[in-house]
Amino acid sequence: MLKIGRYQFQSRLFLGTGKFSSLEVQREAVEASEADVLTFAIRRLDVFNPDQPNFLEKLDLKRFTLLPNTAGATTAEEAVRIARLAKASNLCDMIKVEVIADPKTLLPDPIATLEATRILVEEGFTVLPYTSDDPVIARKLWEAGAHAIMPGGAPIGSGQGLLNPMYLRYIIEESPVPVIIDAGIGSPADVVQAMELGADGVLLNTAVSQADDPVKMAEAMKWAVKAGRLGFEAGRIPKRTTASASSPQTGLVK
Ligand SMILES: CC(=O)[C@@H](O)[C@H](O)COP(=O)(O)O
Repeated sequence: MLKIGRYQFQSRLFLGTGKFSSLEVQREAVEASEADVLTFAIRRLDVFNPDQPNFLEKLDLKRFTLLPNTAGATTAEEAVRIARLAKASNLCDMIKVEVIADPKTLLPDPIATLEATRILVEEGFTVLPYTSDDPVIARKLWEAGAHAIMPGGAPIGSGQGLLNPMYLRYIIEESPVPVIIDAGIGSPADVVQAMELGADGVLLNTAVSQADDPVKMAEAMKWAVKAGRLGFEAGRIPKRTTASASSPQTGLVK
């Protein structure tokens, strides 16, 4: 069971809802993923007119916890304003803070992210900031009261996997709040790696929505999260530089 603030989730897979070829494919992929948490950009919804056609309309939203995100914000003020809008429309008090600093890398602005996190924690939101893989800024975010930390594996949409597993491990080992690896995941193998590092969950979008078969990939990601988590809990063997026979060497018939 994954706990973030006052929320509890069975699934450790958080799924983004954008970039699907059709709303039907999106619905089937969401089903196949068995994700509990769906994220979406507030700016893409007319939040005060839920009856208007929108890109979540095929989903039975009552079955999921919605994690609105502040995508599109480039300053702390904008992120805070978008988060307040989400709360005012009764979507959810949980917010993924995303303040993008640079259009080429889509890397987050660490200072603005920290500022927005402080304000939103103070206002009673459950705050999940998207951050880089820098352990120092990750620490500042949980010190500021973030309820989970979401370091990127690689730039959003790049499918590069985990570019800096060592830094991600530092973040995971030190953080007193859940760590969800968010962005840059390309394949189930990347998910397994993240979960085996000890991540509490992963958030991904492009790897599923742009796969040749998004529904199959969503299911593969579901199993990858489970396999990686089980492997982490089971504890892997240490790597050796020498061979070690699998059969016991004692009691052999001569
Ligand atoms: C949907 C969302 O929140 C993205 O901003 C997120 O970071 C996912 O990134 P990928 O598309 O690389 O999985």
